[in-house]
Amino acid sequence: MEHNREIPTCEVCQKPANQTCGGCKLVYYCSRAHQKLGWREGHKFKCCAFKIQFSDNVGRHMIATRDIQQGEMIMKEKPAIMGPRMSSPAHCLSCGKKLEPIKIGDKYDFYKCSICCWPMCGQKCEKADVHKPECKIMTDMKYKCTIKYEEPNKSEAAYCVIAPLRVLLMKQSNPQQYENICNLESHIDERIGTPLYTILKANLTTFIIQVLGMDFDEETILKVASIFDTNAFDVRSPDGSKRLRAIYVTASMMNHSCRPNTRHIYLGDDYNMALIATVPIAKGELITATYTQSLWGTLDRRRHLKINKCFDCDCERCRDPTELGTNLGNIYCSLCNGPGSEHSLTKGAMLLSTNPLDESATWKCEKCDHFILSKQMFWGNNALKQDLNKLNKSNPKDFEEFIQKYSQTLHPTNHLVIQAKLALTQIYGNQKGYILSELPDHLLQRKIDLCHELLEVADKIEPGWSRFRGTLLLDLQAAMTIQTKREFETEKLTKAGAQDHLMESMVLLQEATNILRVEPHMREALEAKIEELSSQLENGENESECISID
Ligand SMILES: C[S@@+](CC[C@H](N)C(=O)[O-])C[C@H]1O[C@@H](n2cnc3c(N)ncnc32)[C@H](O)[C@@H]1O
Repeated sequence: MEHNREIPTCEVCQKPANQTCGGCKLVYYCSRAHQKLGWREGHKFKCCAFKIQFSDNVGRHMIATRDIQQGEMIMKEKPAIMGPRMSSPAHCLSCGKKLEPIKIGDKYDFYKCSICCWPMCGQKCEKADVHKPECKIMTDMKYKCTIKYEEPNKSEAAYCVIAPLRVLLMKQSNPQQYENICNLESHIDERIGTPLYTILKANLTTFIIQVLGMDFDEETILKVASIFDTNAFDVRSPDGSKRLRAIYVTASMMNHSCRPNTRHIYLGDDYNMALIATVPIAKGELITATYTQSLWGTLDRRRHLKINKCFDCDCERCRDPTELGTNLGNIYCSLCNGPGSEHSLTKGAMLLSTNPLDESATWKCEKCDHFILSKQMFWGNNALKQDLNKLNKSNPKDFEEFIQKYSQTLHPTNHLVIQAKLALTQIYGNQKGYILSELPDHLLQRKIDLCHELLEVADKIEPGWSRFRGTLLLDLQAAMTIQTKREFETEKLTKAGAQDHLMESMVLLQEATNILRVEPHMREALEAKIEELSSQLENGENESECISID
């Protein structure tokens, strides 16, 4: 019998070929010479930009197989599985939307799936494919969800069963994807004795084995939960109303850095992930994401990574007591900056960790012998964090007072001060009572100064085309444009001066557009802003009497 087997052909000369491109492994060549020719002739722009490698200390990781340009989309991937977070206020099991109660009879409750009683958005979501398999097995086993509305934002632990259940159901419905997920890192051995996994052992495994009668052992069930904890991305819709956890099998090969070289965005209702290079990435370099909050200090980031991702980060930023010159974790030495120190040479001296990779290391003054123990640093940090979290997010006075109150203790770029400053940039220009066109001049200037300060920090910890930089640039240019208009109208600026300022705003807006145009729903709004500012610039050039900047 004759077999029809396709023989691969060389990309360059179409003759039979048996060598593949080392990068993407998708394209064949007959010889090394043709591989080089094919690369020069254009494959370098199409070849998959990364490969997965393994090392003993960091496991699998993503490496660039060619130079990647700033802003380039490195890959796009569909989620392998999505589900609610472990414990969260009532969310729709299908679309992830946060649910509000509705009036049913004389009581308030959530809309529920008419079959299994889980809170959902409505009929469309209750019939969605994503919900059908779990709905069926729960109904077959006569299980009905008991969540009911009691108080706003009440966290429901029952959600912890859904994401693992969806993976376990895939063993039958999509065995290949089930295998792919099960091959991801879990850290189950490190997690198994923790309080969370002790609770999961009792709740999740009982639910799967006894309530649903599924044929899985405890270890597999907990391993699946653990794979979620190690690999899941926190997915949000652009307006923040929907929130889910999702596993992207290939993207989860990306290792962490506290100074990452990518950011990711979620596209459409299916939450396909696009991975974007924020800086140029050279062939051979690691492709990294951040698993934590860039604006946290090293103590908080490393602790978060240890507890949630089970590793000790020793990246360049974590190793540096000044966190790449940002001083995000640092506080002032109370002796060098105490009363009477105004003119002393040691004014401004800070306490730095004597070993940032050891959270129990002491913090010592860079100028004198004063030091504090790590636990004092933790206590202080936690107390101030609590203070900060209690502040009213729409009242700038609270944040200004916080910054003022701790100005003798915290460095102006200490992470707590920076978080307060970020909150202020979001209030000034956006919140009711503080919209940009109504901001008094001094607050407009304050907003501009805060944006500059934050941009300096952003450049060091999230360099390049990060979302953080993009949104700050957008805020800054809007404030600068209004300021120019006011200064021109009050004759503080000549027409030529105003034109120069508007040009500066335009440069910022264009960079913000380059960064943010890939974000869902941003492109059109950004292009409209550019058009508006361009016409203001043109008006300035063409009309002798005034510059219109409305
Ligand atoms: C999402 S997975 C990344 C892929 C993983 N390296 C693997 O082999 O499957 C997350 C895990 O990778 C490891 N990891 C990621 N970034 C790391 C880093 N910067 N240093 C050490 N380990 C890291 C940790 O074990 C972490 O829990």
